[in-house]
Parts: sequence; structure tokens; C-alpha cells
Amino acid sequence: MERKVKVAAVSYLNTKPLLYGLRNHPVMDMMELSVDYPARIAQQLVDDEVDVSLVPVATIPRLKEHHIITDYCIGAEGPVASVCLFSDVPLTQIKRIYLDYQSRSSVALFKVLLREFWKLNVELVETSGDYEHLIQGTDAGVVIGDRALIQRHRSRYIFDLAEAWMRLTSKPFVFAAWIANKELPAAFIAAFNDAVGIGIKHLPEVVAENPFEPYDLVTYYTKNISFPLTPGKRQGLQRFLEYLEEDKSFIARNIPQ
Ligand SMILES: C=C(O[C@@H]1C=C(C(=O)O)C=C[C@H]1O)C(=O)O
Repeated sequence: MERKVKVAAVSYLNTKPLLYGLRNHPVMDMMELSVDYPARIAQQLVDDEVDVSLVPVATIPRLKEHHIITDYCIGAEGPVASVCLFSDVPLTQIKRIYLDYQSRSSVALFKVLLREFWKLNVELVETSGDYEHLIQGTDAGVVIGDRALIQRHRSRYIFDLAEAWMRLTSKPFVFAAWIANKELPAAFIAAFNDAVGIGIKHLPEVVAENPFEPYDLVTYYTKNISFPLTPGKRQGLQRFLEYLEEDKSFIARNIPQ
């Protein structure tokens, strides 16, 4: 490839360890990096505005071609802490649920869990801007990322989606993975894989660089988010894609084209 590889990453704290090693790494000479929230970078990859994204895995069915190019992901093997249903009332008293406009994977996961695990009949409401203030009384909300870590201090009931997924399937969950929408040079892939792995071995430095009061980032990076894309996580991902496949109308209904 003559031109630089365009790479888009998630702008949340959960991605900082994956970006840490890119700085001062030779791979930076081969690429351009941009960051945004997950739903935006998903659209950029579908529209071919970028070549690689840390893309929500729920976007895979919308890509003509996809290649998972690294050994790292945003995953969880237990409670993830930052992808939750937040509520003032117990599950059975919830009437309406606001869905996070920044998310693709977690909203799709939530719909799977509503159907297969919680079996609730509630009104779902799409959002397009700030909505956390609407989470009160019998109105609940799915919130992801840094905003979820803040919302943990505001809501009485917290239902962790990764934990629920593990109860349903006994498999880990993958929220996002580094995915290319075309073949990329092997030299770039090798260098990029090396660079994104560096931060996982330097978590204390990553935490020191990102002061954050609402939640302990050491816990977040070591006990909640799980970065290695293991065979177990690939199985969990496969299982999730099968659930999405079962609900064929999922894409048409839930993802604006
Ligand atoms: C665990 C998280 O994973 C994220 C959830 C995503 C989604 O719901 O589409 C996409 C990317 C990840 O950053 C989180 O943001 O809290």
C-alpha cells in the first residue's frame, strides 16, 4: 500500500492501553490515527473512510469483507463495569429503557439478553444525544464507556451486560476488535499487532497518564476489561454473531443505514 493506513479507535478509557504503545513506534510512520465513539467509527469502516477500526463486533454483518488483524480486543470474562443497564427500580418494575446512541455491540447484546435471558417486555427508546438525566423512576438506560463508570454512582440498580452474557452462554464477550475492511500489508499488520500489545504490559503507566476519579482504573484494566483475543473469546464472538443471525431483521431495525 503506497498511502498510509487509516486507523480509527474508540475514544474511551478502555482503549488507552491499546493506544499507549503506538506512540514512538515505527508503525506510526505507516498509519494515520483518529478516535471517536464506537457507533461513529463503525460507520467510518462501513463507508470505507478508514481501513482499520477498533470496531464494535455487531458491525461485522454489515461489512462486505472483514479481517481481524490483531491478538487484542475490548472484551470481558466477567463483569465489565462499563456496559450496564442502570435503573432506580428492580428489573421487573422497569417500564422504559433508553439505549446508548454511542454503542453498537452493547445495544445489540442488550436486545439478545432481553429476549433470551431477562425475558422482559419493556419499551425501548433510541437516543441521539445526552440522555443519562432521563434515567430515573421506572425509566432505565443502557450506558457504555466512561459515562457508564460515572453513572455507577447515580443509579441504585446496576445490571452488568457482560456478566449476564456469561450466565447465559458460559462464554467471554468481545465488544470490539481491530478489524480491517480489506487486505492490508503483512508488514503493517505485524508492526501494528506489536504496538497495540505494548500497553497491556505497562498498565501502571497507562493508569498514571489518565487520572480518573469515578472508578479505579487498575481494577478496570485488570479485572473488568480483558484485552487478549483468546480462543475462548473467539468462541464467544462466534456465538454472539449467531444470535444476531437468528434475528435477521436486526440490522434493518437497529442500525441506521
Ligand atoms: C466495554 C466497552 O466496550 C465498548 C462497547 C462498544 C459498543 O457497545 O458498541 C464498542 C466498543 C467498546 O469500547 C465499553 O465501551 O464500555
